[in-house]
Amino acid sequence: MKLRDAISEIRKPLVQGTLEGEITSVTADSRTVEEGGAFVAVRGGQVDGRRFIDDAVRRGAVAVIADSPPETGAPAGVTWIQVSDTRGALSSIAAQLAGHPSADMKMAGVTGTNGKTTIAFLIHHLMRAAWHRAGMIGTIRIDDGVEEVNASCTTPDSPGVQYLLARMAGNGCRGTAMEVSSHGIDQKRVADVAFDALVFTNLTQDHLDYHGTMEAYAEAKFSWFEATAANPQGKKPAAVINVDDGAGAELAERLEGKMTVVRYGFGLHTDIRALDFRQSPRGMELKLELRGKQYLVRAPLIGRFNAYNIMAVLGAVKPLGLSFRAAVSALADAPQVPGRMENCGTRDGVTVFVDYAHTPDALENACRTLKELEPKRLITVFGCGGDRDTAKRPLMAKAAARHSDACIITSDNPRSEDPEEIVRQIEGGMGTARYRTVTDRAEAIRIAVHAAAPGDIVLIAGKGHETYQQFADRTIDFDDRKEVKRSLAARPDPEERRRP
Ligand SMILES: CC(=O)N[C@H]1[C@@H](OP(=O)(O)OP(=O)(O)OC[C@H]2O[C@@H](n3ccc(=O)[nH]c3=O)[C@H](O)[C@@H]2O)O[C@H](CO)[C@@H](O)[C@@H]1O[C@H](C)C(=O)N[C@@H](C)C(=O)N[C@H](CCC(=O)O)C(=O)O
Ligand SMILES: Nc1ncnc2c1ncn2[C@@H]1O[C@H](COP(=O)(O)OP(=O)(O)OP(=O)(O)O)[C@@H](O)[C@H]1O
Ligand SMILES: N[C@H](CCC[C@H](N)C(=O)O)C(=O)O
Ligand SMILES: [Mg+2]
Repeated sequence: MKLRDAISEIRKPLVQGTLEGEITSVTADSRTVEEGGAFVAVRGGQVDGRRFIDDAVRRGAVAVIADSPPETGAPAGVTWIQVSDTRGALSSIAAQLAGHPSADMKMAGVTGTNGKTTIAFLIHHLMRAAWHRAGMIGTIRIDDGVEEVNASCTTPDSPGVQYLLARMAGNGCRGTAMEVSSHGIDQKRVADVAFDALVFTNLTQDHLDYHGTMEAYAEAKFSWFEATAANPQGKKPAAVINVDDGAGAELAERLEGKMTVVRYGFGLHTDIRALDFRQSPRGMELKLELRGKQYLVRAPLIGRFNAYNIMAVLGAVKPLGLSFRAAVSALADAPQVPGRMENCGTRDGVTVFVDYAHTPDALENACRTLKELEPKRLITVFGCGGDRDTAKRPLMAKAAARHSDACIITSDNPRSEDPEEIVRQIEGGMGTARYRTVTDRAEAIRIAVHAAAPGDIVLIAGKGHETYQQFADRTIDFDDRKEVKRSLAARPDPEERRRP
């Protein structure tokens, strides 16, 4: 594509050099520059991307986009484009190169502290049931309509998103369900994706390491909706919002009159309202009211929070052009979302669940949900990730302590931090609760599963679907679900345990 066309949607670029040349790709990572590509120098949180301009040019970049002029003139043969917003320019060029693939697909985006993966999986399931082919981008995996691959982040960078959407459109996907993280919004990874349904699940504590305050975290989430209301990119999008959540209620109010708002929750003043919720170990029954009509939804998911997730999914159905009745019936055979309240087996009257709860609110919800199944005791094994929000550590402890009969504090992904120190910070929130610390996660799981008695439930929280554990110096293969199965299988025979 001509460079002139690639930058045509960028406001007031200052150009040194020709715009008549062609570019074939765009990236903000010098290590992935291709011959004939454009390099956008982003000032990141760690390093200033302008440091890599020479490297990018050596690798064949023919255009450089930066927020400052070249220090000593543009490199020979390279067009230098100065813009005020580099991440915005990256997104815009990527979308132009990809041919704005989201324009011709039904796009669902999901943001919020918890529930994004679950909702994206469920919407993807409904889209596939209706259209056969649909895409998904999220924490666990990416589905381009033909092939599924493991994901390495929740929301890829803008060239990644646009490239994936183009591949999905090329594969015949009529729609895509994607998770939109607060980092993704803040870094404009989805700035040029035209959404039809924008879901807001909830806002509770997480990521304060990145956003600083809850207010800034909320504003990051809100800005995606406000930007869409101001520029709907040729669509008539709807915001689907949990108004039982304080931030959700505020967002719905702010958007009033600016875009279509679908409110959901258990309270009054909702468009989709839950009237009754029942659950068994196998799933839930949810009675809903929508435009004066009542519906009974059955789904193989447990937890009141999943009732919220189901309302979010059903709120997105109309803006996505799906049938409400077909959606209700497809939810009955919704897939198990990997590592989300995943029942990993029962032996000897002991049932073990693996759940990705890694925030105070999620851990509280997970524990409460399992308590509602009325076990003799709930034994919770959890830790907290390193290099992430440290303020949530004692709060996760409080949540686990309040709702469990016994806890084992262990490691999550310590990353560059000392696992023992993370455990100590968690202990700070345990109060007078019964707990022990076992830093080795496999050992912690084994001890919990073996200490449990018939009728007990064990919850292994925090890592869900993850198949690795990250330490400062290495990443090892690690899967909570496999560890649970191994520990269950090795559970001492009840007869043997009874012998003196
Ligand atoms: C905190 C965060 O979001 N960081 C992201 C951000 O990094 P940054 O702004 O600090 O970038 P930087 O490392 O300072 O580098 C600046 C620029 O120099 C470039 N560079 C760097 C080195 C080099 O040799 N050449 C080069 O060109 C980089 O590509 C970048 O464009 O921009 C980078 C490039 O796009 C991302 O890779 C990086 O994600 C890191 C890996 C990360 O861990 N992100 C996590 C926190 C994240 O985004 N998580 C959310 C999910 C959260 C949730 O759902 O709970 C997600 O959506 O995945
Ligand atoms: N609507 C909800 N409200 C509160 N907690 C929830 C909700 N949905 C799921 N959870 C809890 O949060 C955990 C993570 O859920 P899920 O993976 O769907 O969220 P996510 O927003 O994608 O998380 P992440 O940002 O880490 O990718 C679940 O394992 C469950 O414990
Ligand atoms: N998307 C989340 C995942 C956390 C998962 C947990 N296992 C951890 O490592 O903290 C994050 O990057 O903060
Ligand atoms: Mg997710």
